[in-house]
Parts: sequence; structure tokens; C-alpha cells
Amino acid sequence: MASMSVKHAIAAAKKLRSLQERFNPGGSDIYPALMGDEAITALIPSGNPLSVHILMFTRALREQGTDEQYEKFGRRADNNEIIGTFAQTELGHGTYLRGLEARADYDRGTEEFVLNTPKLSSYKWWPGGLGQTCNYCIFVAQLYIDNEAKGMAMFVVQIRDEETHMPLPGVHVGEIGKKMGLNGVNNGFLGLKDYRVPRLNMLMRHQQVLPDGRFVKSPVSQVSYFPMVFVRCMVARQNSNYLAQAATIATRYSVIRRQSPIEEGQPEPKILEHLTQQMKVIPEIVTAVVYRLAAANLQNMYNETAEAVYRKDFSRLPELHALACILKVATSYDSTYGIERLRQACGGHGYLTAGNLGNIFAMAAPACTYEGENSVLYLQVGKILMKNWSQVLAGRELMPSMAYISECSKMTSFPQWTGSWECLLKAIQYACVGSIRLAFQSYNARVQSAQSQTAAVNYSGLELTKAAELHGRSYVAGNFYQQIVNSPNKHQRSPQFQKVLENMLELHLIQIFFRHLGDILRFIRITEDEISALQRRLEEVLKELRPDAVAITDAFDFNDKILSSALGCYDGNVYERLFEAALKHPLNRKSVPDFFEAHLKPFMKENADNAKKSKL
Ligand SMILES: CCCCCCC/C=C/C(=O)SCCNC(=O)CCNC(=O)[C@H](O)C(C)(C)COP(=O)(O)OP(=O)(O)OC[C@H]1O[C@@H](n2cnc3c(N)ncnc32)[C@H](O)[C@@H]1OP(=O)(O)O
Ligand SMILES: Cc1cc2nc3c(=O)[nH]c(=O)nc-3n(C[C@H](O)[C@H](O)[C@H](O)COP(=O)(O)OP(=O)(O)OC[C@H]3O[C@@H](n4cnc5c(N)ncnc54)[C@H](O)[C@@H]3O)c2cc1C
Repeated sequence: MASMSVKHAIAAAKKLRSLQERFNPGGSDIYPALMGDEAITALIPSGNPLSVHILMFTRALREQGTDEQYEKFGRRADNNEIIGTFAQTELGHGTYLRGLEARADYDRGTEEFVLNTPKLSSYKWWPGGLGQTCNYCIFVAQLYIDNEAKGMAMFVVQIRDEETHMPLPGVHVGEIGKKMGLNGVNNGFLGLKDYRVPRLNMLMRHQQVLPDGRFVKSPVSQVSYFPMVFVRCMVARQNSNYLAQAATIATRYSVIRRQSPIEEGQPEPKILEHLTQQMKVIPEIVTAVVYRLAAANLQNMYNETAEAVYRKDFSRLPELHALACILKVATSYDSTYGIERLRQACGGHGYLTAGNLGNIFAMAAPACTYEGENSVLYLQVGKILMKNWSQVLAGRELMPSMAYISECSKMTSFPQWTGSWECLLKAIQYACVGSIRLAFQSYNARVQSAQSQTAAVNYSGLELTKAAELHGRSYVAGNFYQQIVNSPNKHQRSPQFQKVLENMLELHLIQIFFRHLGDILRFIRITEDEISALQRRLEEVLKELRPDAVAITDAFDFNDKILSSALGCYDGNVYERLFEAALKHPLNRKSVPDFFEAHLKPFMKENADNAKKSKL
């Protein structure tokens, strides 16, 4: 599987590079975006062994290396003359980066770094493509000078001979084993023993080790985390695409499959006529659109921040970090939840490999873990919200994506309930700010009672996580509202199209309201009649969106090859494709399977003989 995946990945890389040159010569790097998501999924359903090379190795060289280092390594990597990965996670550590055990000791005598993974737990473990594909990597290690720890640093390390692909002396490298998906990626392990690299193999754009061993600290240590921020932005885009693919499959299947009359004596309807089926499928279509728009917004913010960082302006890093975390978490959680819900909406056929929903789930699910485990990133955002709440209490202005927190903090109570979109959005924001306030009270009480900040974060973790989750909801819903209601190009839309968009906004806001009704009722008084009115609106907007469901998913424009699903083909010939796929199963090559003579027949005969004996 790995070699097939490499072959397909190389074909895709060539194709996409030519697309980039043709449609976007020298433009913003759509190439990584395409390499990271739908353009690849179709070609390599078992995952792209070059994705970390494209998304992390090449970018780390460009963003963390000096111009000279880019000339030496980055240009060859961008041109796919060398293939690398990003080797940060270890067998023993993934989240707690300050606990990483791999070390780089500077030898001023030879102006080299001596790299070691001192224990089994220090082995790099998980990097994509490391097992068999890559001949280089970015090796993340704790930097030591005269045995004094200086923090994390990145090193360009060649792990395999460029001609023979043999592991170099001092390198122990291989595949970590079968996974629940992405088995074409050859995630690998890497051990180094007294492996020497020249001083100039340490990426030194932001921090330096001079020939005599003097260490020049980075002006902002967090900039070394930047490669992860980019991938978190990519996850938001990639996973919204996975959800859109699953929504396309389930929608098309739901207008082909007929089952169970709604009125006695009536013909069996398309299953999408059942209201409960509409509630399973249509909200996921809308969620895919919502996150696609949010991911595009985040990508623009990433590009602006990356340009600023290049100019040594680090001011926007904190906001980008917070948004990249929250969107990566929200998109990966909601997409995996949604894909599984869409699989179940396809009944038994949804469980067939031929439907491809299981593989789409297996491709989407690890995004809840890699690039920062989701609950850890929620805590990251929770900590940032605590810092921002302190700013609010001090009367200071907040970053733009958190401005609503200041506004809501000035409200002594929630205004008269109207049920309008603005009211629903404000309710989610108000509940978020109420949760932030409660979390801050708990966190601050712990700090005041002499708990350390890290302990206070841990013991306030549930409330911090809730506040972070609601912040994500507020940001995503707010972005969708702005795009539908206040977009500068709204007047270019036909009234019909605008109405479909507004129906999607209605559905999204009401769905989020009901999902967080408990959180909202904690801070806002809403009557039973007002809630029942929203229930009626939910049922009504599902009915209104029903006729547009197929058109919206067709607009995602996934080729049948990308969907790779007998349930979701454009021509709707589901049963023929399911049967065609079944007949291809190896077990159908013979009428009598080999195991009959070898196992089944003796088993049945032995039981028959025993039965006869017991009657005698
Ligand atoms: C799309 C397709 C992708 C397919 C391929 C997938 C490939 C996968 C690759 C990987 O998985 S690479 C490995 C990813 N690993 C991680 O993400 C590790 C997660 N852990 C962390 O990020 C950090 O350990 C932590 C959780 C943030 C904790 O950091 P630490 O304990 O060192 O200190 P903190 O106090 O939490 O943070 C210090 C300070 O720094 C700020 N900060 C943290 N991270 C970032 C960042 N990425 N960018 C900017 N700033 C960051 C944090 O807010 C704190 O700021 P202050 O409070 O000091 O102002
Ligand atoms: C498919 C896949 C591809 C990957 N590719 C790469 C790659 O290319 N390069 C690379 O370097 N890494 C890669 N990784 C590794 C990935 O980055 C780590 O798995 C991830 O960072 C989580 O770390 P961990 O696995 O050590 O889990 P841990 O950090 O051990 O987490 C285990 C549990 O402990 C909890 N936990 C940990 N710390 C805290 C805390 N501070 N507070 C509360 N709870 C906590 C977590 O929430 C989680 O529930 C990949 C992983 C996968 C699954």
C-alpha cells in the first residue's frame, strides 16, 4: 500500500505543480492546500505520504531557516529533489514539547551539533513519511550548549543516502505499524546515535548559535511553533472538505433510496422526505459550508501573519494561534461527528467499504489528535481567554476576533428575546462570555489560593474547555453571519441564491442554539413558547432547504473519483454499483470457497456425528 501511495503521490505532485504553474504561477501557495486536501484524497484514499513534506518540511525550511539555508536545503525541497518530514513527536512525548527528550549538543571544536535520542521514549515516533519515503527531516530537539538547556531548536537532518535510500550510519528508522486509516502514509520512527550535523544545519532565522557557541535567543520563542499553526489552518480546510464529501454522498443516496411510506397506502418516498433524515443530512451540508468559509478566512489571516512575521512583526501571532487552535478543534470534532452521522444516515449500505464513508471518517478522525490534541488545544484557548478577560477587567481593548467579549461584558442583562439571527448570535456570544467569567472566577480563586498557574489551569480545565468551545461557536457563527448578511458582494448574488444562503444561516444558528441550549439558559431567560417557536422554525427551514440539498452538494463539485463511493455517484446508479463492487470481492471468484473442504465441512460433519452418538 505504501509503494502504491508513493507512486500516486508523485503523480499528484507533478499534476498539481503543473496546475500551480499554469493557473497560479508564483502566486500564493495553493499547492500545499491542494496537496493537503481533496485533490489528493481521491488519488490516494490511504493517505498522502508526501503531505508532511509539502505542508511542514518545505515550510519550516522557508520560515525557520535563513535565506542561505533556504538556498541550500529549501529550494531542493520545494523542487521535490529531496523529500522530508517534520520529526517533533516522540514515543514518550507529543503534547508537552518542553518534555521532548531528543537532544542536540553543540561541539564548538568542530562547529557541529551531536544529535541523540538517548532513550527508547526519545525516539521520534509518528512523523508522516518517515518510515520509508523520506530521506531528510526537520529534527526537533532540545538544544544544549555546555550541557545547559536552551530550549527547542530545529535541525535539517539527512536520514537516508540520496542515491541508495539506505539509512545513514547512526540512523535507526522504520515504519511504526498499521493504523485505523491513512495506511499509505508510512508514519515512522527515528532514533539517532551521536549523529553529527554542521552548525549551519540548525534553522537559524529566529535564533542562532554562533561558531564560538554563543546563543542568540529568538525575540519571540513561539515563532518556532509556526509550522504547526499552518497545518492547523490546513486541517480546518481539509476536514471541512471531508465533511462536504460525506454530505454529498449521503445526500445523493438519500434521494435515490426509497423506504417506508409516510402516509399509509402511499408509495415509498425518497428517504430524504423523512424529517428525521433531513435533520441528519442537511445540517451537515450547512456545517461543511460554514467551516469552508471559516477556514478560508483563517487562511487569509495566516498569509497576512506569515508576511508580518517575515518582517519580524510578531504582533498578530497570538490571535492567529488562538483562532488556528479553535478552528482546528471545532472543524475536526464536528467533521468526524458529522461524517459518522452521515454514514448512519445511509443505513447498512453506509457500512460497506464501497460507500467509502468509513474511509473518509478514518481520514478525518486523526485530525482530532495530530497537530495538537484537541482537548489540549481547547485548554490553550481557555488560557488565552483568561488572559483576555484580565484585559477586559483592566478596560483594555481585545484582539478583533475577541471584540464581542468586551461588548458582552458591558451588558448587565440580555436584551428582550426576539429570536432574530442577531439575537441568536448574541445569545451564543453572551453564553460564551458568561462561561469565560465563571471560568475566570474559578481559575483566579485557585491562583489567589496560591495554586500555580499550571495547576489552576488543570483544576479549572472543564470550565476553560467549555469557554473555549463556546468561543469557537461564537467565532464560526459570527463569521457565517457576516458572510451572509453583511458581505460586500451580497448585491452580486441573485435573490434566490441569497435566500438559500439565508436559510443555511437560519439552520446553522438554530442548530447551534439547540446544541448549546443548556449553556445559554444558564445566562439568558427564554420562555417555553420562545423555544417552541425555534423548534417550529427548525422544522420549517429543513423543509425549505430540502429542495436545494442536491444542488448545494453538487456545487461542492466533487468528481466521482474523489468521492470514490457507490452510494454517491453523480448518475445515481447505486444498486448497480454496489453489486458491481460486490462481484469484485475475491470471495466471489469461486462458487465454493476453499475453507469449505478445509474447515466448514469437517466441522459440520463432526457435529452431525456427535448428534448421532448422543441419540444412541
Ligand atoms: C492538513 C493535513 C495534515 C496532515 C499531516 C498531519 C501532520 C501532523 C503533524 C504533527 O502532528 S506535528 C506535531 C504537532 N504537535 C503539537 O501540536 C504539539 C502540541 N503542543 C503544543 O503546542 C504545546 O506544547 C502547548 C500545548 C501549546 C503547550 O506549550 P507550553 O507548555 O510550552 O507553554 P504554554 O504556556 O502553553 O505556551 C507558551 C506561550 O506560547 C504561546 N503559544 C503556544 N503555542 C503557540 C503557537 N503555536 N503559536 C503561537 N503562540 C503559541 C501560548 O499562548 C503561551 O503564550 P503566553 O501565555 O506566554 O503569552
Ligand atoms: C495520523 C497522525 C499523524 C501524525 N503526524 C505527525 C508528524 O508528521 N510529525 C509529528 O511530529 N507528529 C505527528 N503526529 C503526532 C501528533 O502530533 C501527536 O500524536 C499529538 O501531538 C498528541 O500527542 P501524543 O500522541 O503524545 O498524545 P498525549 O499528549 O500523550 O495525549 C494523550 C492524552 O493526554 C491528554 N493530555 C496531554 N497533555 C495534556 C495537558 N497538558 N492537559 C490535559 N490533558 C493532556 C491529551 O488530551 C490526550 O487525551 C501524528 C499523529 C497522528 C495520529
